[in-house]
Amino acid sequence: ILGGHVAEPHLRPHMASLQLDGEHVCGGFLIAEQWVLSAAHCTEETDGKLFQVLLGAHSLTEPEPHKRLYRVRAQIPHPGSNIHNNKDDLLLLQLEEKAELNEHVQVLRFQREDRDVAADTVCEVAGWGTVSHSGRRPDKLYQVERPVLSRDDCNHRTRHDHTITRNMMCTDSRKKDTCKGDSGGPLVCNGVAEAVVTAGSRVCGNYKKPGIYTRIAPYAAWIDGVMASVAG
Ligand SMILES: CC(C)CC(=O)Nc1cccc(-c2cccc(CN)c2)c1
Repeated sequence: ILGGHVAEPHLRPHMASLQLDGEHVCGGFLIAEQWVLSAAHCTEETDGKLFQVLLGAHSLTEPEPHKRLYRVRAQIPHPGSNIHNNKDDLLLLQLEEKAELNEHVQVLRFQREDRDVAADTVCEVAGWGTVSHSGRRPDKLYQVERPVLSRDDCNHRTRHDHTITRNMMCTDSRKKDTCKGDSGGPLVCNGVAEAVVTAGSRVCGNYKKPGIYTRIAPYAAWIDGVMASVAG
């Protein structure tokens, strides 16, 4: 997160850190007791290995009550996701067991009505992604508030040049933006997860390249289908 600040501890009990060998790779969030939603492109450099999911954390390293690392039983990328574009950039992770819910570990509901969030709505995004242009990785969860940018503005040829589909949305990226390691985290507007951070052009904090997110509502049926199909 660039240009943000350290989050209030444990105000986002739905936040997950997707880790490989103890290292934070991407964000995610709890959508059901045994399911985490994240971004498919986070598996790009995992060489087929399964993530471990850290729940209930504020600091990635310090001992905290209710902080727990869960093994993953299954990782299901959206069938339309691929490494060449940001389309269908969603990943479902089934935990080995149901997460123990408490004040630090909670499910976050996601938007099921397929209607655009109005431009200029101020939403918030949090993550353990890099907090400086030099790529400094934080120990604590950071957050930043960002206004929604209309799809027409985001699709301007000097910005994302008509690559933003109706399954995506954008936020202004002037100075304050998501960055490497924030992918997979939720964009929360009025307390509801509207979208999931995607890497887009993989530049951060440049107002010419607004932050891009995968809207969740268009995928509600896919999410429900996967959760219903994979034996609990
Ligand atoms: C395996 C993955 C971690 C690879 C990856 O995602 N790399 C990467 C590199 C630079 C910027 C970003 C990035 C992420 C989220 C938002 C943005 C821009 N707002 C950039 C992402």
